[in-house]
This record gives sequence, C-alpha cells and structure tokens, in this order.
Amino acid sequence: MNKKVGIQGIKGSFHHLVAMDYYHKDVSVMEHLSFHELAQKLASKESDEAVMAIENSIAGSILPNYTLIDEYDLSIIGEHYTPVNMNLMALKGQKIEDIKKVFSHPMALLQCKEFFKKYPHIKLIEDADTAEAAKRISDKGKMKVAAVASPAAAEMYGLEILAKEIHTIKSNATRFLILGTERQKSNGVKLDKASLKFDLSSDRGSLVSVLNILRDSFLSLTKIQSLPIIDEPWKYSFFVDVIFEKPQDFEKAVSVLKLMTEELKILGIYKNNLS
Ligand SMILES: O=C(O)C(=O)C[C@]1(C(=O)O)C=C[C@@H](O)C=C1
Repeated sequence: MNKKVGIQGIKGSFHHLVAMDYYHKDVSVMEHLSFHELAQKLASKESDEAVMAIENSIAGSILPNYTLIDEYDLSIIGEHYTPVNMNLMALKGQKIEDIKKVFSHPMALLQCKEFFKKYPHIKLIEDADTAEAAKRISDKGKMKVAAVASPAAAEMYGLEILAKEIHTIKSNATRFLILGTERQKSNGVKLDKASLKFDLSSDRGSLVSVLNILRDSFLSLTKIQSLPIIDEPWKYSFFVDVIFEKPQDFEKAVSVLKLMTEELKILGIYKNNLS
C-alpha cells in the first residue's frame, strides 16, 4: 500500500508539488487545511509522513511550525528546497483592472507584496491554501475575484493566469521539511544534518558558549531561530540546524550541549539537501 503523506493544502498547492517531487508520485496525499491539522494527524499516525513548509526566502520563517514539531514530538526525516512561482489567476476573460479581491495563503501574499502595491484597488485576503482559493473561484464561478497560486493550480482548476511570476524576487524558494514520528534510519544514506532545540538562560555569554561548542566540534550552523517560551516571559528556546562531516562530531557536541542548555531535544537527523 502507498505511504500516506500529509500536506498543507489541496492538490495543486506547493506542498502537493513538493510531495510529488520528493516521493516521485509514489504516495497517497492526505490534504489538510491547516498546519495544526497536518501535525495532529501525523502524531496520531493517521498519516505516515508529512511535508511541512518551514521557511521562504522572501517571507521568512513560519514560526508556529517550529512549535508544532516540538509539541507533537514529530521527527524531521528530510528536507526539500524548491523554487516557488506565484501567479495571479481568475476565471477566463477578465483583466487585472476587473479584480476586486485576491485570496491566497498568507505566506504567498507576503511573497507578492511589491506586485500588489501597483494595484491599490485590490483587497488582499488571507486564506487556508493557494490551490484551495483557486478551486473555490472555479467551483463557485466567482467573477472579479482572483487567487495567487501555482501554474499547476491554474491548470487543474481551469483558471486563466492574469499575471505570471508575481513574487518580489525571481529566485523565490521555500524550504520544506519531511516529517515522521520516528527517527530517520540511515539505510546507507549519509545523514549529515541535524535540527536541535534547547532553552537558554539569559546569563551573560550563554549563547556564545553554545556556538563555540558547535565550532569546536566542527559543526556548521545553517540556521538559528529563537522563539519565546510562553510561560516564562523573556526566556527563549533556540532551534538550530547544523551540518557535519562525521556523526561522531555531532554526538560529541550533543553530549556537551546537554550539560550547558536546558531541555535539549534532537528534532531530527537527516540528509542535507541544500547544495
Ligand atoms: O498554499 C500553498 O500552496 C502552500 O503549500 C503553503 C505555502 C507555505 O506555507 O509557505 C507553501 C509554499 C509557498 O511558500 C507558499 C505557501
């Protein structure tokens, strides 16, 4: 039986395109209209794995997703970087000047902020998913309304592209995480990246001491993200991604970090896909 893979959004969404690419179409996708539902269904094993966007090169990190991975004890088992091509689409026979409202996922709207500055008459409305917004326009036959979504969504739901590649910077890309409920097995593949989470006190030098351990253990930091600990105002959790040559270097760093930080958690060890 095909693996069940959770995605945020419906067919034609960027998550769907990534799932098709990453798993070579060999999966049954489970559509979810929120990241929370995606995490919940994976944690309760209704899906086997899931694809979750974590950061876009224009719009930045999707911060609540760090909390979902941590709270639902999900494991990062892979990553996938993909170019993201945003397009304005509507029912056939209209011009941009006819459009009054545009629906899309908030991350997608952020990626197209510059484009919409030229059309102040258009009201931007945040929606659950790019492709779902496109499908709704098509199903309900809505005129004067458009969606921002992928060219695949325009094709699937029979909409016309009024403006193509409307994202602010041409090299727009999103990093997606591949999630499971158990630690990734190596199966002969070199696992050379890890994601960690820990809490730090505000003592002088606490963060720099951690960074020094990473450097001394030959780990390269590719991302650091802090998030507030909600029941301890002004205290922070740190989420870091590191890449390494030798697993022993990573294990050594973890054993030292356990002593220097609070609540150290390995969120996943997986293959680095950033070239
Ligand atoms: O709405 C979609 O199509 C999605 O897959 C969501 C999402 C996101 O969450 O960032 C995925 C990639 C793009 O960066 C924009 C939107």
